[in-house]
Amino acid sequence: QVSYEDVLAHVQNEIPPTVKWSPDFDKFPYPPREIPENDTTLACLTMFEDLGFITRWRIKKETLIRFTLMVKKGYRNPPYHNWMHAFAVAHFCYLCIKNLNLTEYLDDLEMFALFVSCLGHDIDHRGTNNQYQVASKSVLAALYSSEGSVMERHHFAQTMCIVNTEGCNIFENLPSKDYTAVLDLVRDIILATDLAHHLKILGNLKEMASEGYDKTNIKHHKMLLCLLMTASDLSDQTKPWDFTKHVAALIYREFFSQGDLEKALGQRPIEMMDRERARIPDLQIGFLDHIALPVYRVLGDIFPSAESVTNTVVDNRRHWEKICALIKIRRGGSCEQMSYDQ
Ligand SMILES: COc1ccc(Cl)c(-c2nnc3c(C)nc4ccc(C(=O)NCC(C)C)cc4n23)c1
Ligand SMILES: [Mg+2]
Ligand SMILES: [Zn+2]
Repeated sequence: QVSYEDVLAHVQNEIPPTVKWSPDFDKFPYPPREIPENDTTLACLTMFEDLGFITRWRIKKETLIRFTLMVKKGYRNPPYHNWMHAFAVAHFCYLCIKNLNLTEYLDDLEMFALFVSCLGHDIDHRGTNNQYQVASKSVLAALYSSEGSVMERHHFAQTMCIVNTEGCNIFENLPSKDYTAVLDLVRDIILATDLAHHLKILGNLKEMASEGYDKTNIKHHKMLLCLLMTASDLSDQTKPWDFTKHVAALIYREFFSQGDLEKALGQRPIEMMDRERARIPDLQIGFLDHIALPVYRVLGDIFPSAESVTNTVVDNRRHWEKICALIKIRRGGSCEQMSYDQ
């Protein structure tokens, strides 16, 4: 466990430069999950510094350390939706700001809000989805199910609790109109991480990409923030196969645990959460085709320099196809559940 004192002592000298983590730390192929968990708090400070947020928004270092440690502590330890997921998501957002020349598309406050939202977007996730909250009549469902996006409303509420905690308010030195605006932005961005919301706006995103991004159009700003948030949330798919393969194992461990809980409630889980029925390669190809690839294709349409990212996702899809083909050969018929390490 990293203590506040450890991080403060380390930072008294200086916040580590990006090269301390890797010469490729700020390049799209870099896998943030290779950074040891105990170093991720410091790596977050590197990203805040490298993005110029500390000076631009007059954030006190001690406050930033306390905020980052509180956010990290706010995550539980399900197989996938833990702090390392949030850290990886924030890192992809950092890569977009650094590599896609986002200052030409978004305001400074919007980029700051996006990065902070990535850190807090899944806080206190229990490894179960919105449907399960309602089915299990959880406290969170009681609180939020009438508005929908149950988990996302909770992630936002938890992030606000941290901002309102003594000594942790990284927004404390913002001018008052920026202060109100940044909280509204964080709310909209975290609520946008509900995949149901993304699927609702996907058509509009494609339209925006085809008609061309208009920096003077506030609706385009909102839609671009949602797109970048989802692209960051799914960014494990943009890394080399060995990382993507490992992440799929974490996701299905989490899904199958939820399926087990649903069975214990006497309910029948959907196929993707039922360890008896799920065919992971088929499910992953479906997820890439219907969710992930459209996201990175639209991103590539708006930002030509993001096309390398889309190519990696396509490459990962090829790996799943190969596994499916192998399963068909060995077993005949469709892709059954089996160990795969191509
Ligand atoms: C952006 O918000 C989220 C929330 C939760 C999750 Cl797990 C993910 C997520 N991140 N990586 C993955 C991968 C590799 N495969 C997935 C397969 C299915 C689904 C899923 O929720 N399908 C339900 C259908 C109604 C869309 C999500 C998957 N996923 C993203
Ligand atoms: Mg989420
Ligand atoms: Zn997430």
